[in-house]
Amino acid sequence: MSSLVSSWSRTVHSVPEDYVFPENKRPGSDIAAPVCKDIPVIDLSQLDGLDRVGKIQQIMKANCDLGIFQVINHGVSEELLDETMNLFKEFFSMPAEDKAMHYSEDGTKGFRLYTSSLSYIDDGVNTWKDSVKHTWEVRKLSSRILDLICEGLGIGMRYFEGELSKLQELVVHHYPPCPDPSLVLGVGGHSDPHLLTLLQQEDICGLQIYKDGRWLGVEPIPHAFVIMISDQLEIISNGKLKSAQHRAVTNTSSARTSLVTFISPSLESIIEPEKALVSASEPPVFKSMRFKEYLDIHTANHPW
Ligand SMILES: O=C(O)CCC(=O)C(=O)O
Ligand SMILES: [Fe+2]
Repeated sequence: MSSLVSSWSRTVHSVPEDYVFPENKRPGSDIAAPVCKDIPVIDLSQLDGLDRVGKIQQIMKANCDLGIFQVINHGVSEELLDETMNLFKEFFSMPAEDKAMHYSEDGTKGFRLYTSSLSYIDDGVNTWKDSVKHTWEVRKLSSRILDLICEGLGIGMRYFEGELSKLQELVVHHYPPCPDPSLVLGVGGHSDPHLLTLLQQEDICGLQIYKDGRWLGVEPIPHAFVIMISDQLEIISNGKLKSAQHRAVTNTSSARTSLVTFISPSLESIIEPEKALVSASEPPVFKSMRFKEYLDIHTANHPW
């Protein structure tokens, strides 16, 4: 058996031992953590008005603090978002035998279904989800966001165009209901090693952000994208922008599906603090490194 969580999760009444997180890492009662009130929701349709500077300031404030904001009216049609979400939900609700033919442990495959028990082990414990990897086009939205960030940082527009944002992949996570969500995590606490993360979630709580020593929920807003600063943007901005620390919890009653687009530099890109953001009073706080090297180190140390 491929051991997809969704194949057996509805038949168990307690969490198998190899899915129980160590006590200090368990979400416990934080599965119902309150929503974080400091995540701005930016309406991208009104960006060209008088308010542009104010909105960029809002984005930059959030990015320098938590590395996360949400966008609405972003130009990706609601129909496309619904169809894509529904397609993947249907995929995950297929019988186990039908899903099994898409299962692959070959990480280089363009489309594959996998589960946590191989690369996603966190502290030797499995995570409560199955996933699909694919590529899709949210390119235009990510370029707009990156341009706003350039403007906010005071560096040239299109700075990230080309090699720095060359790679894009979609990972779809499926978190089946869990008999005891306080013991498990769908994804353990981490920051993403990429440049930028765009996440679409259903109207079901699950994504959490780490703020001032505690985990808080990221409010699900239908058709919004959650935008998270990832490690390479923190490095390029010389630490001005913060890579969002986040994780995913599960619940007892409904499966949750999330569509996560990662934008990354090409593997050979050299990542280092942008010279314009470095000065005698603000020396570089990260050393330069090929993105591939960064990923190798990150993958060895963290699941994400
Ligand atoms: O599903 C989620 O809400 C979070 C997923 C995530 O953090 C990731 O794929 O890196
Ligand atoms: Fe993540």
